[in-house]
Amino acid sequence: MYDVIVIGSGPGGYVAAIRCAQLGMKTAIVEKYSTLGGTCLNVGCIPSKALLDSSEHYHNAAHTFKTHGINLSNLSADITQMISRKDDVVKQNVDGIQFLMKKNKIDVHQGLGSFVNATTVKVTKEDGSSSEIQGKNIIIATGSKPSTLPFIKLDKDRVITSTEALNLKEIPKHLVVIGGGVIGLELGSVYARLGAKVSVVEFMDSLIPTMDRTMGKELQKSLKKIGFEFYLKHKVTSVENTGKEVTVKADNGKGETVEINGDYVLVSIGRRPYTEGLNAEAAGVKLTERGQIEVNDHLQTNVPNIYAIGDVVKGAMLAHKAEEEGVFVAETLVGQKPHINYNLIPGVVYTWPEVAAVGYTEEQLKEQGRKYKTGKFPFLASGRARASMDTDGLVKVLADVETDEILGVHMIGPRTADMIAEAVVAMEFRASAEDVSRMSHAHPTYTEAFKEACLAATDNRALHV
Ligand SMILES: Cc1cc2nc3c(=O)[nH]c(=O)nc-3n(C[C@H](O)[C@H](O)[C@H](O)COP(=O)(O)OP(=O)(O)OC[C@H]3O[C@@H](n4cnc5c(N)ncnc54)[C@H](O)[C@@H]3O)c2cc1C
Ligand SMILES: NC(=O)c1ccc[n+]([C@@H]2O[C@H](COP(=O)([O-])OP(=O)(O)OC[C@H]3O[C@@H](n4cnc5c(N)ncnc54)[C@H](O)[C@@H]3O)[C@@H](O)[C@H]2O)c1
Repeated sequence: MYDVIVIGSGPGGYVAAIRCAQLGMKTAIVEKYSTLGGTCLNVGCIPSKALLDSSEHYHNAAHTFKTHGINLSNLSADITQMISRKDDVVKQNVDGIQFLMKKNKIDVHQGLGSFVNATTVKVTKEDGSSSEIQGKNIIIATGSKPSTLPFIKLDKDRVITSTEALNLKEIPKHLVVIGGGVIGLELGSVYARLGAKVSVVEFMDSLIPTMDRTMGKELQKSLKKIGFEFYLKHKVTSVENTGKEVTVKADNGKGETVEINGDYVLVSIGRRPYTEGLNAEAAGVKLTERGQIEVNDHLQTNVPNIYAIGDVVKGAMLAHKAEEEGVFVAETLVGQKPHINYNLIPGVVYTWPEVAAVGYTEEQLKEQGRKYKTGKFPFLASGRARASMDTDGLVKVLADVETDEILGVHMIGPRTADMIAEAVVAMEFRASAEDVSRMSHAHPTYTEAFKEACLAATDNRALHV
């Protein structure tokens, strides 16, 4: 009998297993695929960032090296090599998880995990053979899969999801992207940088519409420069694979149908929780109307010894959110009192410029009727950004009018994915904009833009604009 069985080895599941083992619990993890690491390591965060890095190098070589005084001839992009390097990066990462399981003495059971009852999990291998394991506690971490629309047939050939977009054998001539969210813009960027025309059809009136609206507007301007075209407020009505081409039709909101022809269509309209084959009903575990595992504030399901974490429960579908939840459940199981501040989980879009945010958006503050002040600092005024020719974007700080407490930080610009961590720390310690603006930031760094935006929010005291 295990103390804990974790079902699913993504960032939620494997981190939960490690923390359980660290806390002295006898732990097993069940994963249906032959490699550990889930969506994030195999077909998500890691491979997408590997291709983003390769395509960024190519784009810089093609467009900015000359200005730096570096001349190249016969530059070409070898997509096969890029994909192969990406596969190597994935392998290093998934092997790393296997090592961590061994190091922490976690038993890995490869096969589909399905409930027999609230303490028994059946593990079925691909060849049909199965075994049963028992656990006092079970953590469901089965993640998510791409969503689609009822009239779209994902043929995985020309009508594809992120998984296929990470494994293309050629650079598309014209990639049509349905959904201007994180996946569409990140993977669209990969191929736009490699020379593809990329058309994004987005249902809302802004890109990355759940983020602060300033971010979507700025990102749209930057992505246009690298060959993106946008069809905002367009509702896709049909997608047809005609063999060598794909035709996407969309309603432009004015009663007209727009037709876009490309060679691939990436469907990136969100992801859905994944519980197929889990047989949750056998344990009596309730699902929500949206197919998520229903959990309380302790991430506990309606069955007291069964917990659920990550993409399969409510909240942002982010690897680091899943990880925090994995640690939270492990610590809860040994009687600790962990805490997650969901408002301070940062969100990042790895386009160039990168977008990164934490806390409330301006739209949310308006909706709450909260009185706030705004401080902005453009990267155009940053010496560091000028040196690297990365002057697109800005940092926007929202602070409480009376207390000066930082309520939201929204950044678009170079390396903001890394810069946002400072804002998270500041907000976890409930810093005021003035607190940050009185701290020394190394010069020249991109981080000075955050300090300057805080100065601007404090009393309109930015020094370099
Ligand atoms: C293209 C792409 C890029 C992304 N980039 C980022 C990023 O940069 N940053 C970020 O924070 N997030 C990113 N994400 C989101 C991130 O991948 C997810 O939020 C994260 O993987 C969720 O972790 P999880 O542990 O909940 O589930 P998952 O990672 O989905 O893992 C679930 C695991 O459970 C297994 N499983 C499911 N059912 C069973 C069963 N019955 N038995 C056994 N095993 C089972 C699955 O095979 C899978 O391995 C990206 C996603 C995609 C698709
Ligand atoms: N950098 C990261 O952290 C990262 C990267 C990739 C994925 N992810 C996670 O994976 C999840 C899925 O990503 P995603 O990009 O598929 O989802 P998303 O929710 O980020 O974006 C989906 C977009 O599609 C639009 N949309 C929805 N229905 C539509 C329709 N019928 N026609 C046109 N547009 C439509 C939405 O308005 C939205 O802008 C996200 O929750 C995200 O958090 C994170």
